[in-house]
Amino acid sequence: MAQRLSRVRSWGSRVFAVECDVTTGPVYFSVAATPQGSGGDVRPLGQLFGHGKVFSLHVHGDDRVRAAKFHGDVKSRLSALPRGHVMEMSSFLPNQKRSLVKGFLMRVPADSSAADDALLELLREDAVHACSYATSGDRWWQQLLARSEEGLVVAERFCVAPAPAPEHHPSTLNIVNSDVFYSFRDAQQVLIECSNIIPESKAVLELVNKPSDPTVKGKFPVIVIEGLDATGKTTLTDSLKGAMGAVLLKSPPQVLAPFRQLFDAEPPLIRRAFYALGNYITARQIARESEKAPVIVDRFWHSTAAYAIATAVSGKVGNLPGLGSEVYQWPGDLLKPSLVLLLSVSPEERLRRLSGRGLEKTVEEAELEANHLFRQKVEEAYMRIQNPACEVVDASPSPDQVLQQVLLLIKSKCHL
Ligand SMILES: Nc1ncnc2c1ncn2[C@@H]1O[C@H](COP(=O)(O)OP(=O)(O)O)[C@@H](O)[C@H]1O
Ligand SMILES: Nc1ccn([C@H]2C[C@H](O)[C@@H](COP(=O)(O)OP(=O)(O)O)O2)c(=O)n1
Repeated sequence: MAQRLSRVRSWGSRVFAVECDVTTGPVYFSVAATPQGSGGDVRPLGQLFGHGKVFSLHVHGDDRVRAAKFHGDVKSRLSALPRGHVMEMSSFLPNQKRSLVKGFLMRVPADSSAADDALLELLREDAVHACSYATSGDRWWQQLLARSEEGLVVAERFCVAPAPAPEHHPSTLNIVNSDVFYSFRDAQQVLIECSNIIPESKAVLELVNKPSDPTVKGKFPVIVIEGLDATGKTTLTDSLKGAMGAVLLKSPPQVLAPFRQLFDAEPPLIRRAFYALGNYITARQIARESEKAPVIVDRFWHSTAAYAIATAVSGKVGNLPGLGSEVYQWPGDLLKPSLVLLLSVSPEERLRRLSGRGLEKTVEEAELEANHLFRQKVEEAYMRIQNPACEVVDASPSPDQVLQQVLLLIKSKCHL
């Protein structure tokens, strides 16, 4: 108990954000450090908390791999509760990097006992912080819960007050080294930490562990083709290969194909580290092949970063880190291509091509289709990545017209 309470002290200066409706943006509230609190206009919180019982849960922990896995586990357990409504909720120190702790806000009917039982069970884990919310007078209180022989008890309570939106959206605070990795070592470290719980990590590490100096490309140009699924990357890269006598590579590389499905099902920390490492394997292949011929690459670091950032940042495009943010910087130890082209088509044309192809989509691509906001965020993140930045290519004309347009662009940019 003493340990739990000592951890709570920092809770008092935190701001919480609840993503109740991604189109209107989160509701922010702070919990005051003093038991008296400052009150304030709590009507929006009344609307948020007002019906039934409300709980919040956050997963802390020094072991980031375990915390990431447990976060997913908590979500599925809460989602399974009858008559419950679960929303994303984050706790953070405004504009302070790495201060984000992800969690959930759960509302259940007042007569539900299943939620109490689930909380009691979850509180067996030291990493879980659970709170309930109660009103007295014109104040709302956040009540830190603990286990006792009688069941759930309130260990401490803090006054809740509305807080202004911070300058940086909370979901941007932990991107570096949790969603996007800026060096081989940082991505490798995640898979090392996973080795005990995901044995396949060892096989992946062995594939990337070979000594190499992959930052230097050969004398021939290296052209990366990027874009959302079904924008025509495969079609274009195939024809570029023929037209330029080029070698065609892709990221993730073929050697990682047997592991991809498994890592796709893991939490973002693990999944993104896997894709990041894939780029270093492809970089090694690029370095070797570009000594002999031009190289065309189907997806590379722009994809890794753009999808990761778009997934990490909830809500609207405006929540993305601003242009020039460190999150858009190319990793210092990763080979830089000569040219990166971003294929762009209208959402309607892309949907036509997707349905025409009729292939099974990755979960993320299915989500793209359903989620217009997500697609916009991926495209915007693609365009904010710097050094090298990508050149946007209108990929709506016929395949041959796109090819001719791209050949001209390559000729002028790569001085061929
Ligand atoms: N320029 C184009 N015009 C019309 N259809 C295209 C064009 N380029 C590709 N397609 C078609 O769109 C679908 C998706 O193309 P594909 O090259 O597989 O995209 P990606 O590799 O980006 O997922 C395919 O059915 C392909 O034949
Ligand atoms: N270099 C890469 C390539 C793909 N990814 C991730 C980003 C998305 O989650 C998926 C998209 O890949 P997918 O295979 O669906 O795309 P294509 O079908 O090749 O167009 O993979 C990545 O992170 N880094």
